[in-house]
Amino acid sequence: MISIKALTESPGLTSIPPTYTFTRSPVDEPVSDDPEDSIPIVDFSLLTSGTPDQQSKTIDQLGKACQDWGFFMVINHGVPESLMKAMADACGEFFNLTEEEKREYGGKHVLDSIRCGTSFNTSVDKVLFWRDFLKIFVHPQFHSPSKPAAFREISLEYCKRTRELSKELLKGISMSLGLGDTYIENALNLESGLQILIANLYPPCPEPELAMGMPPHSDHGLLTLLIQNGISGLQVQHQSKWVNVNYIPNAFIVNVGDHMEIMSNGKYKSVVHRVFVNEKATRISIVTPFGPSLETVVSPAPELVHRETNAPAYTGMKYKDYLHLQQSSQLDGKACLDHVRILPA
Ligand SMILES: O=C(O)CCC(=O)C(=O)O
Ligand SMILES: [Fe+2]
Repeated sequence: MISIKALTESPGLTSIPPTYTFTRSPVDEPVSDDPEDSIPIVDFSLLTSGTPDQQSKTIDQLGKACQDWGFFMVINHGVPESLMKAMADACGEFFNLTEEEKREYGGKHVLDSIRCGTSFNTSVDKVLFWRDFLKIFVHPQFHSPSKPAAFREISLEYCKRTRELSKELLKGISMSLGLGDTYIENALNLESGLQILIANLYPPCPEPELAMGMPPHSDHGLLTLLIQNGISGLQVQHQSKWVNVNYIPNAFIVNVGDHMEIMSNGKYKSVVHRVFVNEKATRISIVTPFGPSLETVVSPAPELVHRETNAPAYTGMKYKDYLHLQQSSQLDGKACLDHVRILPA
């Protein structure tokens, strides 16, 4: 399957091939034009080094952001800007390798530790997405492609720093649910939790209104951290509208995934998001989902379930089985959660 990068570099491409052409749904939600509609901002430094009062306010803010939006931006997070930039550059360089060099990582199995490809899963995608990707499992075992030369060192440091950040955020989120700060860490075995590093490449598209970078979907893990190269394109579903994510330079965009929804018994819901492409600039995003260990069977925290007032809304499933199901199916909103949802009697 030709990469979207190779396709866009073919001379004289002025329209998109039919295999990439989306028919917009007539019932698609409108895009919000209200400037007040923007995802909340959380100051990380107040969570870890604020006064007790600032810390507890930030925990409340985190809880509110998870409940109302499922998406928030994290500033003052302590991850060096130079490292974020180096990571984005290294991903750009990976995509600039020859098609032959990248083929070495064209893993067939959805749970291969390094896998590069185009669209999402070309064996099931009905229409192809205007996206190439590199997906690497970086925890509990660290993997890296051997090219470009600096990729291993940069990604090792980037993954370590984002892991520390997500661990602190998960402590705050755990407390916002009225659980102990290490509840999520212990219950979901985060010491051997899965961390993935995904680089997404969205080259310029001659007919952006007909193509889709990524279709509406939710993420499978607990929490996903995202940075981008300054080019916008991400939209989040909020109160029946699509909201453009106006990115603050050097902030992390964080979102709640399906396993947070399951663990919190639906209090913090995963949120549907999608990616648009544009005519002029190449967009790169680097996405790091954090999840339970692959062998953990995740079900709602018993502390959050009450037999009469808040019955369990999801059955337990091993994270590995969920991940396999999600990665081998078409991306379709929150359809994967239906496999574990318990419908009210
Ligand atoms: O490129 C983006 O902004 C989002 C990508 C995404 O949603 C994903 O990789 O799951
Ligand atoms: Fe996503």
